[in-house]
Amino acid sequence: MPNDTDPRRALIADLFAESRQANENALAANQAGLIAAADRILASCNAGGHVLACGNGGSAGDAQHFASELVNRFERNRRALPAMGLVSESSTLTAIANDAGYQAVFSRQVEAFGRPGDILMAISTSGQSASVVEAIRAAHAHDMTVLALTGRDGGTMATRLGPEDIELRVADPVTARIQEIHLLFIHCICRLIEDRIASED
Ligand SMILES: O=C(CO)[C@@H](O)[C@H](O)[C@H](O)[C@H](O)COP(=O)(O)O
Ligand SMILES: [Zn+2]
Repeated sequence: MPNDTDPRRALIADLFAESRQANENALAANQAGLIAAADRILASCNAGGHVLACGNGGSAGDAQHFASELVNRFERNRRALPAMGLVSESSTLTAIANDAGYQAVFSRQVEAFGRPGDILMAISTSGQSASVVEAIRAAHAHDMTVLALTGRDGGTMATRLGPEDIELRVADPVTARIQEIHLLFIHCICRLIEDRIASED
């Protein structure tokens, strides 16, 4: 067992402190956006729309995580909501990357599945991933709304959003801290959606 003087304890305490700070900073900047995001997703689903979610690396995990919580459940039993991650169909992903280039892996699927009124959840900590930026372009071409989870200064993604889109940004320079808050965003949205469904039933 590490003893009380193990210097790694200080590192761990620093990481926790950084995460708390990022968490605090993100609250005021995103409270209204989180409510708008939950309302928009529910309105889209109630009108027959779907949520498509994408991102790379840790953000691919977030995309799947969010889709599973909408389709199945977060904290309450309620009707299923139609959502899918665009990150896990390996034959589709590898074929698109192989034939058209990696930047097309999500946009091609948006072209295949996206319909007017659907929502693209586009997740990137840098806001710079070309595959996610391309997915936003494809979503707009299909009259979809974009819910962008970004970090730092929002990157290229922030410059590609339209007036109807929603950006939830963690203005922190560290990828891991941004990811930690993105997951909190996702859980807040799920909670807001489930509370609204429960209050309307
Ligand atoms: O999870 C991590 C780092 O915590 C990595 O896998 C990270 O997600 C990858 O480097 C991604 O490719 C970063 O992409 P992005 O967030 O800048 O769009
Ligand atoms: Zn990670």
